[in-house]
Amino acid sequence: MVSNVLSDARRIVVKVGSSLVTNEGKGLDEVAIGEWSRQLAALVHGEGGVKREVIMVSSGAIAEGMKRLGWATRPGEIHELQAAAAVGQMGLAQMYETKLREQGMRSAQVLLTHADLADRERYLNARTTLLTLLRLGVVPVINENDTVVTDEIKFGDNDTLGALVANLVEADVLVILTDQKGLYTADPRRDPAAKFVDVANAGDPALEVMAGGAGSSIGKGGMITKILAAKRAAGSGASTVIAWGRENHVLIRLAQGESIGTLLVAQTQKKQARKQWMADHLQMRGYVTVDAGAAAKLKGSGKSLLPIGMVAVEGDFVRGDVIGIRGEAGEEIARGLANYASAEARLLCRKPSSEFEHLLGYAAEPEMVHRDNLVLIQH
Ligand SMILES: Nc1ncnc2c1ncn2[C@@H]1O[C@H](COP(=O)(O)OP(=O)(O)O)[C@@H](O)[C@H]1O
Ligand SMILES: N[C@@H](CCC(=O)OP(=O)(O)O)C(=O)O
Repeated sequence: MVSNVLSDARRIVVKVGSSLVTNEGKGLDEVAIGEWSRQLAALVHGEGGVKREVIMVSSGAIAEGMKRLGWATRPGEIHELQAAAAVGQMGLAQMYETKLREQGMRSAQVLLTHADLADRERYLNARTTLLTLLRLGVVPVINENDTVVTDEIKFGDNDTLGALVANLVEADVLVILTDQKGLYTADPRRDPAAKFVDVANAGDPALEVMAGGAGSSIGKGGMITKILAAKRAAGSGASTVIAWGRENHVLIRLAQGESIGTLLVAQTQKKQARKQWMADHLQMRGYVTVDAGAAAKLKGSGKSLLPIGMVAVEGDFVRGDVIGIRGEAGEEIARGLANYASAEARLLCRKPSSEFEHLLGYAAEPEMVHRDNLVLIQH
């Protein structure tokens, strides 16, 4: 089967997992990294007639750091993991730099945290820097900045990071290279009868049932984070391919339109960039709960959220923060920019706008979240 999703793609994000990068924890796989670098260079140089822009999102810092520190088992202590990541990232960056340079390519290390992408200004700076690097023909090599993050502010896994980077730069395709040929109907390590899935719609809930956790102690997310990453990337219109990283010429063949791995096609309409940024927040500073009437208005007719429909406010946020909007059953319906800080919002719950001036001491907007600053969340 020939697919034009990849052959038409001009901007591609490639994510490789720890088990591949470090050869199941044995140490940086120089041959594999050399091979991906060769293929990335060919794509950038326009082999096959089309020049592409490529970004590499590479895991492996912790696994490589553990090897360099002589640790056989993954430590439970977060600071030890962070120390391992700091040690391993040196090797990772050095290896990509060497291998890409051998191909006549310049590379750049970019380490991101969730907080970088949650802050609008830092998000825009990251975007501009990455787009500048692409324009200069440089291959950015991205990882999470593990040294400075704790569990609460982590992307958690590099599949999610790959999807967020795809959204950040509005990539056409996210390619996730892993240690399996793609998605199977069940974890093939556990179920020998599992069948291969060659194409599906990104965001199809049936896929989440098929996907299990990590198959080895090296990888972190397993297939479920890849499926969720595909759903997330689809928000900016990017389709995802999950393929085996050791498949011969995998990136080149995909770019030539060959059907390798599992293709998860983006069905969702591309969101306006600012709305995509809000949808991509992994942690919110706060939530408001709305009654059924307000929930129906938000979902059905794209109306603004008015305080009269709010029943509760959680968390601590200021005006301009991204907050989640939940229905009474606790499900997230939408996200948006708060017009009021949490303390003010608590005063305004269930109140008509005619009372705002009296309650707050000043006249302000009638909406808690204006519809222009609101994005519905698809489940
Ligand atoms: N439905 C599935 N199809 C394919 N692999 C699956 C599935 N469910 C779970 N897995 C497991 O997910 C693993 C890949 O995830 P992970 O170990 O995190 O790799 P990576 O380091 O590439 O991110 C596979 O080795 C496999 O055992
Ligand atoms: N930032 C971590 C990545 C952890 C991770 O998500 O790993 P993986 O599931 O193998 O992509 C590292 O470099 O070790």
